[in-house]
Amino acid sequence: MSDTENLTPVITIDGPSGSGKGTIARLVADRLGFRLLDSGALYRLTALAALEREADLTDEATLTEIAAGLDIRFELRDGETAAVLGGRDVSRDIRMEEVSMAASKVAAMPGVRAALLQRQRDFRQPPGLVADGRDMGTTVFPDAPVKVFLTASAEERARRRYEQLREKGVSVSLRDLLEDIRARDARDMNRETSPLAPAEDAVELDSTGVDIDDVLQRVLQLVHERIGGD
Ligand SMILES: Nc1ncnc2c1ncn2[C@@H]1O[C@H](COP(=O)(O)OP(=O)(O)O)[C@@H](O)[C@H]1O
Ligand SMILES: Nc1ccn([C@H]2C[C@H](O)[C@@H](COP(=O)(O)OP(=O)(O)O)O2)c(=O)n1
Repeated sequence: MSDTENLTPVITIDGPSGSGKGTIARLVADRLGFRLLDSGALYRLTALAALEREADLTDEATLTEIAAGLDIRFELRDGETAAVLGGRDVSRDIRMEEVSMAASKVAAMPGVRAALLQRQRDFRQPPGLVADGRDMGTTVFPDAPVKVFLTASAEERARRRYEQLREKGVSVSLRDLLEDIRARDARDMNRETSPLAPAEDAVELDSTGVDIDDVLQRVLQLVHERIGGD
């Protein structure tokens, strides 16, 4: 790790699906003028590339090769970060439920995780980074000065996902979503490599019944205490 990297602050936000990581990470990054790493998008892009190639989702060697060779860029388009795979904007495709399920399978493979590690660390550039995912505070940026572990009950997370998909015009059943969330939680928490778990020095925030602005204020307060500034 270079000296610049050591001096560049990272705020990690880990937690289960629907806990609000992506929303809070974006707001914190905007407020501080920091870069943003949506690490889940990398697993989703690997899953999408694998599905499009009709690869065997249990074949770790092939999936590792796909992860290592991904041609991806994140671009700012109309104020939103677009995920670009092989020149194609796949921002919508990677949010599909089929890709979500495949991503959590692909993410359980140590080879895939190793292939994506350096790509994630490369996002650490001045003035700072906000990184959201499952293992940002434990494996990818263990020296981050601010680590948040965001949770919410499975029922509330399924409801949030339901509303989010409904707004996008996608029709799904709340029951199916709750089942999917539970299946994904179990897979993310029980895998051997970098399971979803709070880092020892993470601050746990339960966002059940807490609105987005209140969660944001708590995280900003933590940033203020740990690294100064806003
Ligand atoms: N504290 C909160 N209260 C209510 N809704 C929230 C809260 N945090 C996030 N949401 C909403 O829940 C949905 C999922 O949030 P998101 O940031 O995508 O979660 P994650 O990245 O953890 O999967 C979004 O529609 C978001 O607006
Ligand atoms: N750092 C990360 C980020 C995501 N993952 C896995 C876990 C999830 O099943 C998928 C997709 O993650 P993503 O954060 O986009 O998913 P949610 O928005 O929380 O539903 O990737 C991971 O294993 N490690």
